[in-house]
Amino acid sequence: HSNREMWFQDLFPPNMCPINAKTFYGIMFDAGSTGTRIHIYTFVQKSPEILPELEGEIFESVKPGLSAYADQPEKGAESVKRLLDMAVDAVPPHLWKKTPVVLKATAGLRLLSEEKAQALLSEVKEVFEKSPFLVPEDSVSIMDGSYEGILAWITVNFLTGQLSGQNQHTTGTLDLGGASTQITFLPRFEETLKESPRDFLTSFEMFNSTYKLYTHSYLGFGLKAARLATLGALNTEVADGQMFRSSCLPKQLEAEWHFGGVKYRYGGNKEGETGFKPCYLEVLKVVKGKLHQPDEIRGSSFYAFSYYYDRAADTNLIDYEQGGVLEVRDFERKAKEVCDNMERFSSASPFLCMDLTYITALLKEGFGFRDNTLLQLPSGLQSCGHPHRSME
Ligand SMILES: Nc1nc2c(ncn2[C@@H]2O[C@H](COP(=O)(O)OP(=O)(O)O)[C@@H](O)[C@H]2O)c(=O)[nH]1
Ligand SMILES: [Ca+2]
Repeated sequence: HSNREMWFQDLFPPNMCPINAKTFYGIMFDAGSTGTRIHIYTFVQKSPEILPELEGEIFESVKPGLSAYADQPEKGAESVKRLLDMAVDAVPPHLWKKTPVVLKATAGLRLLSEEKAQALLSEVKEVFEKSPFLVPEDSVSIMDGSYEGILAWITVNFLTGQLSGQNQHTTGTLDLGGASTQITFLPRFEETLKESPRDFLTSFEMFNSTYKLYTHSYLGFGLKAARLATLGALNTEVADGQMFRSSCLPKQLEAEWHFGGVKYRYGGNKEGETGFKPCYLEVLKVVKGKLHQPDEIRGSSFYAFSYYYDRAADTNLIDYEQGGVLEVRDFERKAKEVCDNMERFSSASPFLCMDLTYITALLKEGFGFRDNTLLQLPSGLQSCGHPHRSME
């Protein structure tokens, strides 16, 4: 063995090709309410005393999310298995047993009943057990909402280099998912810490600094869940054939929609009003007085991604690839344009007016942002699907 190393070393000076560099892998699933994503990370540790570096990532996603299989848990697990089979091809066999596989589910499963969520999670765990990978004890679980907000905040502030060095200036994050929405920021004023609900404040250690963050995940306030809430269909027993109507939808629309394993029939207001004004009143019922409004953020610039990004890109408020910066009022202006000219937007999703109006109400009446508050929509955080229109 050693003479092989010697031979190898003659070809490359030791520092150029560290023989003892260790390559290892990690498999992470993000089980979101609208889709399941796999990230297969490759790490290289050049020598035992330095931190491993991320060298590569394979990413793939499937729709719908696990919660769509609420009544067929084994089929839900099957969608995870199809993704996991990719990892079998990507990771060298001799490393399989040392490659941990983890799945964290978010609000899609939080909205399901305990037993349906558990049934899905245990089917997924079985798929993991049958795979050649290392399955840690708590490898399949529902992620706590606070953790979800903090992870996004760390990710964005780390990627934008705001966590290194002394400049402790950080930027708040807004994540609009399908079933929940998160708001996270580092309070600057003592007043905020005093007037915020206890469970909105979480402190943690990182890079030998202590961060006391304000974070909350509002369950049922994700974009898709908010559609149901606006229609009056969230958390209600849906009578068979029941029609849900809204002035946010095209007048002539009659359609049906499946979310969380339930079928909903919905349509426009044939007789009643249609357009931004009546629509805004409807979505206000969903957000008015329901969210905590920390005073210090009214004018602060935040990062916004997931559906904030998707809808801004879909309506050319920002460039799909480059991302961009916009003001809260830009969403309102676009919502008015779409809602008051629905026939012009017939090729888009029938929910476009409702989605943009909800985003406007969520930002202004929900969180209390001003019209001229700046939102940064960073590229790279856009919808993690392929560069397709995410207009479903
Ligand atoms: N860029 C990016 N977009 C994502 C990612 N995860 C989810 N999204 C987008 O966020 C939106 C819905 O979020 P999802 O995670 O399914 O809902 P949640 O379970 O309520 O967080 C969809 O437009 C997704 O494409 C991600 O890792 N990166
Ligand atoms: Ca998510």
